[in-house]
Amino acid sequence: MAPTIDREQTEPLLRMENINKWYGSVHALKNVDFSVYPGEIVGLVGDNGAGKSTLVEIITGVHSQTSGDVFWKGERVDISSVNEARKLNIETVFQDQAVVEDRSVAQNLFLGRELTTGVGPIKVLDKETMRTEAEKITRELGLDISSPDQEVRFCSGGEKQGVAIARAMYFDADLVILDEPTTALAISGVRKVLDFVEQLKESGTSVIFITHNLPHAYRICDRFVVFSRGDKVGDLLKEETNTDELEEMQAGVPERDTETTATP
Ligand SMILES: Nc1ncnc2c1ncn2[C@@H]1O[C@H](COP(=O)(O)OP(=O)(O)OP(=O)(O)O)[C@@H](O)[C@H]1O
Repeated sequence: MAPTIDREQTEPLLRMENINKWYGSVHALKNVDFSVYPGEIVGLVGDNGAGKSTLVEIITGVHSQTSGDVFWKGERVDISSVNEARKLNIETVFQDQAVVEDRSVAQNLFLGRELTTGVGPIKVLDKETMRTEAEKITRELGLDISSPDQEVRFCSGGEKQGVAIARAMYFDADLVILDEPTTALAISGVRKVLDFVEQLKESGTSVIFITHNLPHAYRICDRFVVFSRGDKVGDLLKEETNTDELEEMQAGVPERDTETTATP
């Protein structure tokens, strides 16, 4: 079991302060504070249009915030491009673009970061090492793949997400953002993906898990950050909440009405 995170004493891996994002006249994020601590899985939940993707697009350098500050390991950063986010060791696994279907598992794992061998300026792809490494990491993760040469299109939906998660693990990402990884999956695929995410956490990686599926999120997340129409309306540890409360919050019901709960 992973150790409990002391959020009072620990510097967050990612800290975002007072973030505002305007798209023309749309105020997509309103004075949002958001943090991710080392080794935790944060569920980012909220209804359609709540601002989840916008927040993640700021973290991954797709868009810039209109105002507010982003800190990475305590240092103020300007994540102005997708490359900049990669340099910080932030990886995103999109539900529909996680893998390239007609490439092998090994090719997918090293896509854009192929290993090479050779002396001096003449370099060739080191296919053998990539195969061996692919075999090792998929075995470690428990991916049911017959060979690293298997084309990814023959993998199940859950295994495809697994390949993308294995890639993030191999390259030692500090933060992995999973965008709706369980939507479109059958029950066994969901179970596998949730297991893979837990292994990612076990390996010390922090995870942001974006989903509309609260029961899936509740199974693995340590903390939930709830958005409603651009506002952060909740930031709760798992042990402080349940799926019913999260559901109400994301629908716009105010967080913990103390007067109501005090009434007999
Ligand atoms: N590129 C854009 N240009 C203009 N408006 C945008 C853009 N991206 C998002 N928005 C608007 O910003 C608001 C927040 O959208 P966002 O996509 O961040 O929400 P979301 O919580 O990810 O929703 P979903 O779950 O449907 O993906 C919405 O009103 C949306 O229409």
